[in-house]
Amino acid sequence: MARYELVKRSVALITLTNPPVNALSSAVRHAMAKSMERALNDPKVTAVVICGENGRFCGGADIREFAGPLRGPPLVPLLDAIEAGQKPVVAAIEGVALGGGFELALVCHYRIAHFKARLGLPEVTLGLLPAAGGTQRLPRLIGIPAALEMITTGRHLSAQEALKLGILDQVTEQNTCEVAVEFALRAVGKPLSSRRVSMLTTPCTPDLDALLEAVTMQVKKKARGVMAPLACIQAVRAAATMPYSKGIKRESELMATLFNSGQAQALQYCFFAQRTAGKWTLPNGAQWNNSKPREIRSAAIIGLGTMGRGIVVSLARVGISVIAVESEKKLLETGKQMVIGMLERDAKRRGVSASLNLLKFTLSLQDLKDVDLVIEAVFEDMALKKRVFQELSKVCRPATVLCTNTSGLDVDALAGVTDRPHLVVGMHFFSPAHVMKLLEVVCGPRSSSETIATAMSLGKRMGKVSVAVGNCPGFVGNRMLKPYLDQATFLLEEGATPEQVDKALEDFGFAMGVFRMSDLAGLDVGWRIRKESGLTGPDVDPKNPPRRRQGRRYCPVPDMICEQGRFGQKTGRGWYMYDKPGGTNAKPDPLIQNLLEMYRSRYGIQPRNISDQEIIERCLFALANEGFRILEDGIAARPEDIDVIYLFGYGFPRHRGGPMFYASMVGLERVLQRLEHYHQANPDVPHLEPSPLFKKLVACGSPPVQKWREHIKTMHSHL
Ligand SMILES: CCCCCC/C=C/CC(=O)SCCNC(=O)CCNC(=O)[C@H](O)C(C)(C)COP(=O)(O)OP(=O)(O)OC[C@H]1O[C@@H](n2cnc3c(N)ncnc32)[C@H](O)[C@@H]1OP(=O)(O)O
Repeated sequence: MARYELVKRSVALITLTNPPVNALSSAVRHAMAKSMERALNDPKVTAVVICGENGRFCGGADIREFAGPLRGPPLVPLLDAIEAGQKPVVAAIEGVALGGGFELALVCHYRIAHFKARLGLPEVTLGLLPAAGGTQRLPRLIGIPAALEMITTGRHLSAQEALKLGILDQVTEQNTCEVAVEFALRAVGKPLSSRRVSMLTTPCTPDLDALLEAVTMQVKKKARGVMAPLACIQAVRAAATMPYSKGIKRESELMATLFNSGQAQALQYCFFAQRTAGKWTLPNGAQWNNSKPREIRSAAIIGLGTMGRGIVVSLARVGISVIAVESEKKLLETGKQMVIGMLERDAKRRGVSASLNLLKFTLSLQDLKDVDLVIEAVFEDMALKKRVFQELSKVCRPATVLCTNTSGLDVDALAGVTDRPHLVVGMHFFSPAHVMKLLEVVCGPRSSSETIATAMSLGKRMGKVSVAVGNCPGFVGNRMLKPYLDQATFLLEEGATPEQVDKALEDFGFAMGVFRMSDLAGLDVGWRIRKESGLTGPDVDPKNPPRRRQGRRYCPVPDMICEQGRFGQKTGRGWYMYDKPGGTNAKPDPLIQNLLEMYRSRYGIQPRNISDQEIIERCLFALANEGFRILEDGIAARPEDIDVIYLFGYGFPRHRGGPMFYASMVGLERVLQRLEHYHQANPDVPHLEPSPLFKKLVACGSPPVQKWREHIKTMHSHL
């Protein structure tokens, strides 16, 4: 857990050995304490260097330990003892120094880092604050404004930036430990008092209150209802206004309130869920660590609409040659100009040169015969997509992987028209594809494990959070959207307004309420899908009772809005009104209020006052209930996958953990009761009927979300 060596006869080299990130587990803390004691007591030792094994200094506290009672030596006294020691201690930072790892570096008397190292205090992203003295030492070292920015955002700094800020004493391109040992030898005998950061005076900040107020407003706007950044600000204020001994107590009090909060639990769950989601597994035993992906050097994108353009950019910026195909010259030229502009802006932002030489634009599918992989991103029309896949079958070499970017159509039906169904897979990007992190990899029943591995690995290479899902209408994300949207529109019928529903969801933490989000996405998309499914349009049997379709409750208000040409932001009118087509500033529209009033009176609906609690329960419990059905149907392998999809694709607030984690935090029994209550009131809304898996979990005593998988195992899987 920590290796102790004597080097150059007088330097104690202490190496943290806890792969993969040398987290400060209780065993590491124990070993560190022993090693430091040995170094400080050994008269041969004149200086100490602390480093981490395998090129990683330290990834911070062991987050897994936060779930149980804290064991082993506490970190704060250990760090205080290092700082107070009479021998110079040098941190040799390679890879990462994060959280508690960064705080460890702060108590060392000198800090030397490799030029590729990254440093930061990401505790805020886990619902915590840096509670091993970080909020008190960092402001003393670099001043309040810079410390506040680092602590409230959790941003990782490059070694160069850390050097400029005065966090590091030296950055090296050589062997960091060797440089640190030489540095330590030179430091022997020099006074240490000015090197003890806790003893420094925090640099005076003019207009401290105004600065803190401005940052408070900023974090409240960015992360509504999130506690940790506000606690961070209070802790940093203590560094500015209190002596270290009092500030450290304040830090600890604030940490205690955060530590056991639901928000910290949710954010830590998200950290691990995101990592679990990449570990796909199929019932036949194929999984992420035993399936080799194909190497992808070249790819083709068919269709240069919004999605296609974003996908081209995502591929080209990671060094993949891309052939982009359109059906008409004008569309090709427009798409080309857009892609070039996007790539140039992206490269400028990242300070690199745009990889335009990787791009080729063509009108002919014949140009695709040698590519490794194709992603079809044409209009969402099954007949058109089938034609494209048939053509690709003829043109591409037999080993080319064929992917579809459909957002919900049957991937297996597309595989069926090709000569290589095992090489067909869905790659469902989210718009804008070069920005959004989520990628649903849709595994058809005939997709081979190599094909799935290739799509998952390509997603990772593009910086996406990739989740393997099964093949059903809408897959995971869009399938769950239906009950969520239905509940929102039913609430309008019953008396709510779009603004009220959106406000309740935004107060819950969503970046955008359901109606603002629909306006952004475009209302015509759903309208077309409803027409195709026979829910609206001329094919609907006029004998259908009003507000019922296919034997279920149906709200036609979204169709009425589309019939008026209100397709959302792009037409300047939707659930809200905007200054102009393409405008983003949503204002309540009196015409929508009138429409709702007339609608209710036409159907004799007495509007009632609807509470925010009812809005949240109906929208989010219906969402989670569909999540249970998805688990039951084997469309997602585990609740973490569903949560990751909602966090990265649908703006679900991270501090709530995702719909499945949220349901478990509310308490499955309570959610079940509420769903039963709402289903009784709406027996013609099947989405409100609790799923059998949900009931089973409650009957088993509502196990924590990480254990649900044990109850799903026996069920059929579509993965
Ligand atoms: C009252 C209490 C007082 C406490 C006082 C001290 C408090 C200290 C607070 C902290 O230090 S909180 C932790 C702060 N650190 C972080 O947030 C860093 C988290 N890790 C990362 O950002 C990344 O993992 C990385 C270090 C940048 C490495 O990224 P990379 O992409 O290379 O690998 P990953 O896939 O992310 O991780 C590999 C593997 O390691 C696990 N892991 C990473 N960090 C930790 C950690 N701090 N604790 C436990 N486990 C960690 C990760 O889950 C992966 O595991 P897997 O099983 O292989 O999926």
